[in-house]
Amino acid sequence: MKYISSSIPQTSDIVYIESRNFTKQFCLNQQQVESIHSRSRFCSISIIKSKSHQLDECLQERQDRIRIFNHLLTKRLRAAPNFTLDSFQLLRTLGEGGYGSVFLAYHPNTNEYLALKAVTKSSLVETNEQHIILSERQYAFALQHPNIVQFLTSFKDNEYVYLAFEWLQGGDLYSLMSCQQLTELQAKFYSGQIIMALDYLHGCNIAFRDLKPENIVLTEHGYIKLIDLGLAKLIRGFSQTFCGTPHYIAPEIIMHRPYKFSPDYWTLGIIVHEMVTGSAPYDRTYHFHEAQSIESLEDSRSESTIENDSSDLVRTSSKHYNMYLRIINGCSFLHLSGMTKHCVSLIRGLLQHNIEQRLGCGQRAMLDLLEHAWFAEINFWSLYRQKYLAPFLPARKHFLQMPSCFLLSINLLSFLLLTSLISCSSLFLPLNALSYYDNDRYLPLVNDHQPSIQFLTSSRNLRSAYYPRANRNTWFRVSTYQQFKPSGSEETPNGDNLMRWGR
Ligand SMILES: Nc1ncnc2c1ncn2[C@@H]1O[C@H](COP(=O)(O)OP(=O)(O)OP(=O)(O)O)[C@@H](O)[C@H]1O
Repeated sequence: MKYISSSIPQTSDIVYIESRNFTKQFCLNQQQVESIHSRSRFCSISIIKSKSHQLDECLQERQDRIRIFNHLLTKRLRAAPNFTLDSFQLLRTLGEGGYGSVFLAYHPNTNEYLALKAVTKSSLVETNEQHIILSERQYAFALQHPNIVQFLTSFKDNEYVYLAFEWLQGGDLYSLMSCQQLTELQAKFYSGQIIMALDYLHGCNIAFRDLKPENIVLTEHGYIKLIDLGLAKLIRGFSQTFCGTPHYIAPEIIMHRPYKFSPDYWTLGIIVHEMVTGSAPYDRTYHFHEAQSIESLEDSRSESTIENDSSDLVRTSSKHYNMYLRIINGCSFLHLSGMTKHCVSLIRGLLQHNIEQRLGCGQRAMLDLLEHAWFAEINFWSLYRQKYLAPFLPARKHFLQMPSCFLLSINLLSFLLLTSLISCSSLFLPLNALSYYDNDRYLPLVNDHQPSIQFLTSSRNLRSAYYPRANRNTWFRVSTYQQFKPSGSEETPNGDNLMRWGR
């Protein structure tokens, strides 16, 4: 497969800019404390209807989404007839997976970028796994949730089946965690979204079964979405399929016990541990030391997903059995020092071998998680509606490293623009405009083809334009408040500060 070269940077060019104001949003007041109990109804269908208007809305929305899923699931999904690979320019590889490659593609007719997953038909036929792509396509089409990647279309040719998804620009959680140890509050922000996505999936009777940091990708606004529904399964009764990614597989799968949604919670426990401590609750490199080449140690990303039906189970489990046992036993001797007691309790609760005792798997299902004291500060409805400022904003390193002649020309341009903006703005400058300034949203991700002037939505009512100064170290920001009325300008901290958060 050919793809054209582009100036679009690789995922490794993404830097994460920490928001200074993230923590301030979560100061717990009395009203919030009181609402902790009631708001968790968001995730329970059986619970008595809330009197609160907001909670009614939450419940309603959840039910509507599940209803839409059930409706779309029964619809026969046809391949888009107008699309071929020639309709797109393939710009670069976004990632490689066990079942194919994912490309960043540009669609000139609509001027849109998307993530194009190309799966080789022959590899699926060889392994008798055609159902994987079919179910991924059908589920991706039917699932619609702010924390799950949006499916756009699918088509095929003689060699490949293509699935087109929205392009998530912020890199995956693995990349973020590799360059940044998260605070508990930041981890709650991400875990809360994972929980809401799981709640929705489980409400649709779908077990995700392949949760891992590589399948959790940041949006340009710093929120997250789950990708890769390749192993997702509609559970009617129980499943006994051996599947998942080594290091994240739950004990019940390894022990070949029937399961429903419980493996997703086990994996959540491992991910929360990784977020707050920076490492897995066991030695991730163990099996590489013992069984495989040393080079493997250089990249500790998860191995690709595996799926085996029962006939392969014995072979697979005997090959990996010892490793899995070590992992699971490792989870029994957690080193949880340095965490708050609530965080320890959440991780212990999720990493329970016994499914009945595992958080999220009891009678109260997801409620046990949402009401957990660790999430006391989080208003799940605000998180769902993406009202919080995200803890990290993905940005592009290359923009800070533009040649100075380019920056100089931008600077001249920006000077002219600024002069005109500011001169006409003084008459109607809103008094509260400055309060919107301190939102930390420097360097958002922008149109990759034209990185000249950065003009982006920054918050609900505000748009900000960022102009690099010729000395490369400072930025000038012009903000427009509502309907693009110019509202003022200010100088951001210098470039060193911005770079500090990079890798
Ligand atoms: N919508 C997207 N936006 C941005 N990057 C994406 C997107 N979808 C996938 N990727 C990148 O491509 C990689 C592989 O994608 P995906 O996990 O869907 O493939 P897979 O073949 O199912 O992989 P695996 O074998 O690990 O399950 C991801 O880890 C991610 O980095």
